[in-house]
Amino acid sequence: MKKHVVLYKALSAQLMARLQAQADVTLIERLDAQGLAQLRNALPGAHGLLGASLKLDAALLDLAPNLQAIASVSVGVDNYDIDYLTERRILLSNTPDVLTETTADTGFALILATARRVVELANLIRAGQWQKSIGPEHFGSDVHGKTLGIIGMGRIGEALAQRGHFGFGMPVIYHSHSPKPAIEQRFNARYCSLETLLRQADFICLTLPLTAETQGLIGEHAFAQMRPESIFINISRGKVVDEAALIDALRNGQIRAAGLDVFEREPLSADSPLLQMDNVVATPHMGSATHETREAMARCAVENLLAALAGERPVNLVNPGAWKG
Ligand SMILES: NC(=O)C1=CN([C@@H]2O[C@H](COP(=O)(O)OP(=O)(O)OC[C@H]3O[C@@H](n4cnc5c(N)ncnc54)[C@H](O)[C@@H]3O)[C@@H](O)[C@H]2O)C=CC1
Ligand SMILES: O=C(O)C(=O)CO
Repeated sequence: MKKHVVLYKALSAQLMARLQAQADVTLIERLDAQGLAQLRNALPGAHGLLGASLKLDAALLDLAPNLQAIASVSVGVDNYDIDYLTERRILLSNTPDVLTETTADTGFALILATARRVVELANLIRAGQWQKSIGPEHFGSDVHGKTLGIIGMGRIGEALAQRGHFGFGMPVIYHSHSPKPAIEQRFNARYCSLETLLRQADFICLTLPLTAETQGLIGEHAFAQMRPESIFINISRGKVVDEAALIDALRNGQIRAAGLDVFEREPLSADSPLLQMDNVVATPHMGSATHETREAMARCAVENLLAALAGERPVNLVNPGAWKG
């Protein structure tokens, strides 16, 4: 008998066909109130779940007594209670690697856009203010040769370091759980404490996961250590940052600008002060959002899910403790 899979993210026709060849599929197109009600109804019969951007807490998953596997279409797994899943032996998989380069591209897009004031100046000429936009008060700051600071030297951090070092001649400093000699050799990077990085980097980039340890890591104390020329970039998770402290730092001129792809609460409210500031470039959590990468992520998730439902260990298993072998 085919297993029952609940999708809460649409797939390309090709991937849908691949999944439907192996499983009965229920597709929930939108996670609005109606979609959530559909999900609740489908959970009791579900053996597998595939999707992203939904907090799957115990209250919801208790509705799914037959659940064997969840394939998250993301590398970040902060939406899941891993201890709960492991206890229930539900295999959780994610989609690392396939999105690394695209997300690092997004990081660099934010670095360039903030430093060179791309959005602000583009908006001025749209408003017919070309003459106003070309004066020294609208000059930006250089990116090449400036110090790139990376907090969380994992896959995406490394891809950012590569761009900074080879593409822009930037000295790279980083803070992570531990030094990474291979990275230091490849990119001439220097490991340092968080405090040193905050004080010395011109661009302070967050590429950390959201965990109990990183939640609120960058708050008032951290912003106080940055310099008025510092530019802050967040492509990890909004909750790693105390957003009220970030807003204060921008308002008080403690830092020059911020490029933000992620926010404490998503979607970001249209009346957020961040959207009123010329020195903020805000994007809608689109770090991995290219056609190519989203398809690769979905393919990876489908293969992980099919493997798990076939009794095989998924390549990108997040909670090995749930694997019976
Ligand atoms: N904006 C977007 O659309 C995207 C955001 N992300 C976010 O980026 C995160 C990182 O992704 P990857 O680079 O693939 O993960 P990764 O696991 O390869 O890298 C994370 C690095 O952070 C380090 N780290 C973790 N906690 C730390 C701490 N407390 N102090 C110092 N270092 C710490 C780890 O040791 C690791 O080296 C994801 O977890 C996700 O939240 C990922 C993809 C797209
Ligand atoms: O993969 C992730 O963790 C994202 O944030 C979206 O690509």
